[in-house]
Amino acid sequence: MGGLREALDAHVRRLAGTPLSALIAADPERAQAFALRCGPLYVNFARQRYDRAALDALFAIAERADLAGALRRLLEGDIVNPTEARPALHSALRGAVAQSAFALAARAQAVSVQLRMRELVQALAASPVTDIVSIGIGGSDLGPRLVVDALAQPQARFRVHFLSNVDGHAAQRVLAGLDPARTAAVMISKTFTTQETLLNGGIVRDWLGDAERMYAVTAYPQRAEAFGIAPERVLPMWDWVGGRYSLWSAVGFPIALALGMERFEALLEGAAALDAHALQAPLRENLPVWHALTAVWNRNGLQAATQAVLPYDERLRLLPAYLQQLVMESLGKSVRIDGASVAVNTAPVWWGGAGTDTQHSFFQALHQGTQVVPADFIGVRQAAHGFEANHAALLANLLAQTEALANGQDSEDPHRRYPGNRPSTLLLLDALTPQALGMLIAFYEHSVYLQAVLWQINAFDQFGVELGKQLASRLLPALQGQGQADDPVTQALLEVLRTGE
Ligand SMILES: O=P(O)(O)OC[C@H]1O[C@](O)(CO)[C@@H](O)[C@@H]1O
Repeated sequence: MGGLREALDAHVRRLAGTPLSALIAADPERAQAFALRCGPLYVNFARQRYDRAALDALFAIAERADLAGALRRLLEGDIVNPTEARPALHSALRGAVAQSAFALAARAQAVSVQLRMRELVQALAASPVTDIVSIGIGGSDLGPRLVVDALAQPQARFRVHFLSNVDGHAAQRVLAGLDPARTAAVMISKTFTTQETLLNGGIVRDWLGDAERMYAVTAYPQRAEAFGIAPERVLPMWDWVGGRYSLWSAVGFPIALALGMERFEALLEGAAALDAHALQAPLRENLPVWHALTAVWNRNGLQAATQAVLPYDERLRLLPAYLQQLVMESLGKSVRIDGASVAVNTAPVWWGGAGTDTQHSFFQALHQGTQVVPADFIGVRQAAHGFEANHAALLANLLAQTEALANGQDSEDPHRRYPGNRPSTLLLLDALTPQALGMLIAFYEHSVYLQAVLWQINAFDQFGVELGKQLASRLLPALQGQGQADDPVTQALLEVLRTGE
């Protein structure tokens, strides 16, 4: 967007000498005025380093970039992925929020696959199978892994295990302790060409003895059938679903197995409610819009190179890994849609981990390090356990950290001084239900898309991951003793790997 940096710079300069604590003191209504709610999701931006005038400038940028129109185009199925000439209709997997013919047709396809998923879940539930191995990587793994880890109950009908890494130790660990007679496997791969998934699928097929209890989810059913998986056990997906936006499709089959179909549908409902909010709420009351503008303020105004995500809930410990792919595969671009180089920095490095563990590892750097790291803190008001003292302690720590980062504390001893002025957003869920988790994930999806719109980049391609894959397949024969590497350093390293010298 033309002039993005200029529009922010005037406010960054104006606010340079005003710490966050002073911004808050000067605006007594701020804690309420900078907060929004959508159903079970409450988000408070009061501890970001902007004031109302800077926010006005940010919302003017949102108007100029037509973020409302961009959301409508996304949800209606316009070609928002022009480098691959595709829409990105993940919203159609969870509801019929947009009424365009394309979105409604996509919705009909999604509903018919959900019916097939339900039947397959029921058939498996009536079988002796107790364990499921879900084989996939990236977008075909991280979403289901997050949701299952967050919401699966110990008494669930199936135990679901995830196998992603091509490192054979991963397969060794996952299969150890499982009984092939009581295990089924699901290969999830949009392309069904992904090296890791094909190799791991082969290991599991051999371990099971045949492909009789193997299922597949893919946009290329014929490839799964060539692998030996019968058509009645292959669930389709479509090129209008991006891998990292796909947990709502049949990619969520492991979720439906772990949680039951009803709770999978509740996850979809929560996401659909956020879709409706994104589409209908005015910009100033629109959660993903506000979050995306904050991200741009921190990246292009404050020049923050990284962004932390800190769930204060053990069940959300995999959220940082999930968001790393969502954000950095979507926004890690330096070329705009029109082919020109971007004029401003795009995605910061996203990283994080679950509190309170992380307080005892990297929080020192957040409080006193030289880099300002904006953070999203995520809490859940009601716990699903009876250990009340623990939950109170967890929430007290969550509040304490956001306050300490914002306000700091002075000291005559420079070693004991906390500079403060470190921005954070607080996200609170009423309870970690499937609906609330669906809403939280959809909130981040839309924020990421809107950041891409503001930066004029494509959120839905990922050509950057291809070169390494191509080189790896060229080097594989050389590693196995056939041929040589073209690059002299790689050739020398191949020798070290082959001979140890
Ligand atoms: O589902 P597939 O085709 O196996 O791809 C897996 C992942 O690989 C990538 O293409 C690159 O890491 C991701 O975008 C995708 O989620």
